[in-house]
Amino acid sequence: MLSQEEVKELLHSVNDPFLHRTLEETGGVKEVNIKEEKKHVSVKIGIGKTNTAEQMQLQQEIVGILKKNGASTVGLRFEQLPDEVIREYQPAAEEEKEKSLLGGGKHPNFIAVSSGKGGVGKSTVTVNLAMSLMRLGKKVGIIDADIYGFSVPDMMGVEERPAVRGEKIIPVERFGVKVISMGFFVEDNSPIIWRGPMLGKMLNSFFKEVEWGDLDYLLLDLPPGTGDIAMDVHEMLPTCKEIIVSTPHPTAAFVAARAGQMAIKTEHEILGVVENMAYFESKKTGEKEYVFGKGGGKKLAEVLKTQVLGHLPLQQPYEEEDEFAPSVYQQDHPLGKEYHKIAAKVVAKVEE
Ligand SMILES: Nc1ncnc2c1ncn2[C@@H]1O[C@H](COP(=O)(O)OP(=O)(O)OP(=O)(O)O)[C@@H](O)[C@H]1O
Repeated sequence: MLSQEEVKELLHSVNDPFLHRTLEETGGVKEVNIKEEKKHVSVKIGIGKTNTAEQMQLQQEIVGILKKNGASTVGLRFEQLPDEVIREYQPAAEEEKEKSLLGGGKHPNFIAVSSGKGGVGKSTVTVNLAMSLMRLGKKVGIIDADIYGFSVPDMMGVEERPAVRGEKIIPVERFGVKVISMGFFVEDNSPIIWRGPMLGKMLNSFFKEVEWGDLDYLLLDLPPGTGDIAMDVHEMLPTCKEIIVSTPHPTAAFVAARAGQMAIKTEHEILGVVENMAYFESKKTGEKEYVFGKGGGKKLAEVLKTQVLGHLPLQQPYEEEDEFAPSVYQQDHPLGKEYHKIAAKVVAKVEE
């Protein structure tokens, strides 16, 4: 029959599924008790996160090992490891998880742009923030994952489809920013209900099968709201940071707060709030009119314990034609300047 020491020895090489360290390293083998006559082994195991599917798998693995080595019955209890142990190993574990998603290589800063509801300018902000980051010398990619409307290609004037080289998809490049949109791969008329369950899988292949090259920033235009999709992203990209877009109306801010609470719950850092359609500036008098109310962004930032990154004015419909797509603001355009400030704040926060 197994001795206490032998049981410990056997379990020491088992991996904690969250911390990606052996139970020996984490000190996860907490207690071992043996009842010789009944060949019963009971163990208490500490892991990074309890009550998950991974715990179930680990349970089977441990029972299997102990039975193979002579135990007739196994009693198994799990507990969460102390916070300081989790804190020590978790950041590295998260990075490893994301690295494996992107197949090694340098790993970009992920920023999810989200909003409580549709139509507040989330895609507009994503595209222009990407452009401003690029102008700051960063290598930038966008994943357009808003299944309710893939607006990024249109906003950037992308007409071509991505090329495929060998096993890899090559993102479309526009104004120096790499773009992949769910819309490239979905039939125009396929119902949203069908797109929903596909999203997780699609996102996964966007990371694994797209040749992003070396990126500094990968922005994700997420569907509005706090649904499963946002949850998927949070699970898949634990280091992903978040920007919340809202309008200045206090009710809109309230809705957006729920999207933000989700980020807080999953321990994602919120970089800040962008208040869009904040005011209308009269060209004649320069006077500002607060068409959609005032103060929503500030209130939202307070609730989410973060800062307001910028206030973007309401724009009149596009007038002049030039090399840029209608929703992409040039560097010297007043909105281009505002986005530049927002991008600079983002870089400062992310790379501090
Ligand atoms: N500051 C602004 N002034 C005027 N129009 C704007 C402004 N910001 C965005 N819009 C317009 O509002 C519409 C919705 O913007 P956008 O698609 O960026 O929002 P969204 O939140 O991503 O919406 P959806 O979730 O529906 O994709 C677009 O037609 C866009 O051009």
